[in-house]
Amino acid sequence: MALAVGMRVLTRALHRPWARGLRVAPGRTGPAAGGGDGVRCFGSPRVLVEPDPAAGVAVVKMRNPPVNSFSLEFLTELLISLEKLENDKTFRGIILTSDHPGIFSAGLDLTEMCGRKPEHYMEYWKAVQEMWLRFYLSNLVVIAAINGVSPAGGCLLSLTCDYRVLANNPKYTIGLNETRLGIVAPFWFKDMMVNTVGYRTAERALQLGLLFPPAEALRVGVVDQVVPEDQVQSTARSVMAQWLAIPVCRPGVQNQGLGRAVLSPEALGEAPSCLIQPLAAPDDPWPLDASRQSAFPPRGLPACLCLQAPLFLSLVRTLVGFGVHPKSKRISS
Ligand SMILES: CCCCCCCCCCCCC/C=C/C(=O)SCCNC(=O)CCNC(=O)[C@H](O)C(C)(C)COP(=O)(O)OP(=O)(O)OC[C@H]1O[C@@H](n2cnc3c(N)ncnc32)[C@H](O)[C@@H]1OP(=O)(O)O
Repeated sequence: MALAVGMRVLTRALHRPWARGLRVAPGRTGPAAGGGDGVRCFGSPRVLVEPDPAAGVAVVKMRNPPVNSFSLEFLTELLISLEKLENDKTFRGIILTSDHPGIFSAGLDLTEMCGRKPEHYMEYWKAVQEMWLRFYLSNLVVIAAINGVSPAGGCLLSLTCDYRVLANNPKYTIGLNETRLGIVAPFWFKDMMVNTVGYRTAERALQLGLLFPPAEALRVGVVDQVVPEDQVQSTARSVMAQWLAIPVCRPGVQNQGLGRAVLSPEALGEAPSCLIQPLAAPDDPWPLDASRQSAFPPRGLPACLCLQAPLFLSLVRTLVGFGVHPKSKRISS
């Protein structure tokens, strides 16, 4: 289904590039009421934040209808919400979920990736990378409460989280299905999957563009827990409590020898090499091209330019078909 929809969206976007923008997510525009205990929700048209200051937790709900695809506007709003919460000492953790049960996120907005000017691609790609890095490196504990289908970029976003709780609904599949759309996942998508499920499982999953239903997702380790649909939020909450009981916030980010342990948000501005090195284990069996190892660090470059350097590498790798694995480059539906 993802293949059919992906192709349909791409074809449409190519033929009706002007139509984009007419279908912008309506969302609710004012501050939402409620939020529990009289605390006001805040956010933006496409991102709803339900704070629970007493618990130090905020529930971040994606609401970019119809499918929570990562449009540029949505990514921007998501990042602003994240930054706001990070800068507020009240919060130590966020639960990331969808405001539209059934669809966690359809991933990258396919209409952003065709029929546009090159500058737009640059801007868009930079926003995608920033989303990935900011969530992955956040000083907040991030738990994904996955209440819907989560292909490609949707899966990537959940992989940036510390823990993934998936609703037990056979329709709620998750995985990096890019090859089924005829595209190749960038190496940093692949690295996230390798880090999560291991090399062989990731290799097969990416080559075949597998979307795992819940039981399978749990078995291979793409998610950490599968629970009945009506318990996703409560489970995420109890997992969060477990994490927040640890005095060191987001312990995985601290010095425990994990990939992201070597990174800090501050490092992004000064040591751009971090952008591409942290996910590559020393024994990374995936062949890295020389540029990935040696073209960095371009010290002194502003962070925005550094974010674009991996873009070029990714795109070149994608376009020539070496982004995932040589064998996978011709796999399609
Ligand atoms: C030089 C620079 C070049 C830059 C470009 C480089 C190219 C290389 C890029 C490499 C990128 C690699 C990384 C890619 C990551 C991605 O995330 S790609 C996106 C992958 N996503 C999918 O495969 C999901 C596709 N969608 C679906 O499977 C289904 O829509 C769904 C999510 C399961 C929901 O199904 P359902 O509820 O039945 O709704 P639908 O009717 O199918 O869809 C509703 C409307 O939403 C539109 N839509 C769906 N997905 C997307 C999407 N990803 N982007 C944009 N729009 C999407 C769909 O067309 C429907 O629209 P309408 O018909 O207008 O209502």
